[in-house]
Amino acid sequence: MAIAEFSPSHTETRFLSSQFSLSASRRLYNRRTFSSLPLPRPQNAKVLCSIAPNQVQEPVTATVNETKNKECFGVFCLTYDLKAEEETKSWKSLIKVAVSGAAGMISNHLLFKLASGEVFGPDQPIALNLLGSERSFQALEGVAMELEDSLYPLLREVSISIDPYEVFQDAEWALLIGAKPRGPGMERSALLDINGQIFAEQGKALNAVASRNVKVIVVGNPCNTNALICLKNAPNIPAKNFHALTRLDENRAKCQLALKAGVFYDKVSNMTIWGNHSTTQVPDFLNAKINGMPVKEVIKDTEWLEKEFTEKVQKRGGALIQKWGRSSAASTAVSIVDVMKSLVTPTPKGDWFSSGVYTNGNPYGIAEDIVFSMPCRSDGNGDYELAKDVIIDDFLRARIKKTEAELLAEKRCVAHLTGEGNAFCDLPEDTMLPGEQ
Ligand SMILES: NC(=O)C1=CN([C@@H]2O[C@H](COP(=O)(O)OP(=O)(O)OC[C@H]3O[C@@H](n4cnc5c(N)ncnc54)[C@H](OP(=O)(O)O)[C@@H]3O)[C@@H](O)[C@H]2O)C=CC1
Ligand SMILES: O=C([O-])CC(=O)C(=O)O
Repeated sequence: MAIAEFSPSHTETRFLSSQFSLSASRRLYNRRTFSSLPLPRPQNAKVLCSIAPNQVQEPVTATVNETKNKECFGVFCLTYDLKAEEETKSWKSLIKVAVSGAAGMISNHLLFKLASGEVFGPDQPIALNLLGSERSFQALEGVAMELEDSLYPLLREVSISIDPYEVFQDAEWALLIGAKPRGPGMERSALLDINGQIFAEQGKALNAVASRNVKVIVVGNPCNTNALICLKNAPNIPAKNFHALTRLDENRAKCQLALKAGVFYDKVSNMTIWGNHSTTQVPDFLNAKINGMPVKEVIKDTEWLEKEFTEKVQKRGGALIQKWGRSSAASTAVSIVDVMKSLVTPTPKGDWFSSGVYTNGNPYGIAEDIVFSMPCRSDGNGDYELAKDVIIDDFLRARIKKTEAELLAEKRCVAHLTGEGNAFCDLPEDTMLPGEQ
């Protein structure tokens, strides 16, 4: 029976909402892909809502791929004949995106943006492979249920698992968000160690099973050093493919400059965040522009730029926590989307974006072999080059040195996780995440 003919009777209304979500999502899907195909009957479809077979007519067009049942979720276990899709060539082949900490606050915003096509566009189907833990598994099921109920036509597969080797299998993007938050009284060295172990394990898993060209965005804090640990444990994946998220800091800096200059924030460009995603990060007002002009020519208040602006950006995460009672989640998800988009679309001419990337032959004299936020440009193929047309004065150099020293100290703390011998932890006293104050 074709989907279009599905019309439950009044006595079946109780099942309408749940069953409707199943059929309606496929209806959207069908319109764009194989509207004229003969529709196969379902065979033991593993769906979230169980419906007695004698109470409704079989409405779905799918079969179940038995081998996928262990990993896939609910409606996403259904397999469709995509031949027509291939023939029309109107769809691209599926992109697999793996997300850790998928039951957390950031993911709760991010997954829905990804599924809606915000990053890869309206003709790009995606699969979401979600990583949780025993602690979060039920919540993860809830997240997957909400994804089902959202009827996203681009979302073709959702799987949930607590095994990174399963979740990262063939992943082309890995968004590593899950990390233990720093609790009261916890030493930063302890945080580096606990979270470092998570990222060492995930690096190994990526190395073993992910696409050889997987792009990895590390969000879980301390994200720069977690990214370093991750890439060191994934020697078969280019180190250049690993990013630590500093785009949120860039966005925060643009917002503050726009506010001070009284312009809309899209007028602010060339905004670099240098260094660590911590309170030593350096929002670079020397190279940033407003309406194409150097910031210092638009905002003539140097003291404000050096002190108030810089500190505001460095501590924005903490200010937000004080108001909201938890760390930035929605704006972090937005910034993850932003950095992904920046990697898959050409950077506007003359502009750049910030990302924490591996220092390996950088033109700025920054120590090698750490993950340091720098200005990047992409031609839209997922890769990037460092911007060369930047100037560095004494003020900026001194600030960059401070954040560099912090990252080198963090690196010494995790030597046992990067395969570089014994750890020695001598972190500067004031080392803090943006959310800590
Ligand atoms: N780089 C950036 O700009 C920003 C980074 N962050 C960082 O992103 C991370 C996630 O933030 P958010 O989603 O709000 O956090 P949540 O607390 O909502 O979720 C974090 C997830 O981490 C996982 N996790 C892994 N190990 C542990 C552990 N030992 N104890 C508790 N939870 C653990 C949990 O999932 P599970 O049980 O499934 O593993 C949990 O769902 C944090 O590290 C935060 O500091 C936040 C804002 C900005
Ligand atoms: O410290 C945190 O967890 C929050 C954070 O990174 C930020 O808001 O930039």
